[in-house]
Amino acid sequence: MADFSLAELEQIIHQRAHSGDPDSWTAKLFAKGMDKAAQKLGEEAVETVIAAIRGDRQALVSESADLLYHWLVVLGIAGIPLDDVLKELEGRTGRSGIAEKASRPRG
Ligand SMILES: N=c1c2ncn([C@@H]3O[C@H](COP(=O)(O)OP(=O)(O)OP(=O)(O)O)[C@@H](O)[C@H]3O)c2ncn1[C@@H]1O[C@H](COP(=O)(O)O)[C@@H](O)[C@H]1O
Repeated sequence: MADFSLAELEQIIHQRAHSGDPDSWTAKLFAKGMDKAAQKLGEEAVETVIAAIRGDRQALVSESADLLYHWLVVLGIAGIPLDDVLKELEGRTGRSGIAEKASRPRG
């Protein structure tokens, strides 16, 4: 088990976001705003999909890390705490995905 959590990465991102450090990728993304950060998230998602389809285990691990980092940056720019997503997931536990989908309002 890794001695590192997404909550810790969220904290690091929060600290780096407005650090003004010219060498900080996080600060750069926050300065550029949601469009650029969301675009990077999309690129990392596609690279993750490609690694998965190719069956490239090492690339899948590496691209997944890029994906989670950029996902947390996007959440940070949107002002959504990681905890909100974890609570959403917690609320879904014990319920099958198919039953959850069937309960969604149509339209
Ligand atoms: N986990 C990450 C992390 N993952 C990826 N990246 C950066 O994301 C950027 C984009 O990655 P790409 O490979 O897509 O780079 P690219 O320039 O678009 O290259 P191409 O895909 O176009 O070839 C790179 O600069 C990566 O270094 C990250 N940058 C920062 N972190 C974490 O955030 C902390 C603070 O970082 P800074 O804000 O940069 O100080 C770090 O200590 C890490 O814990």
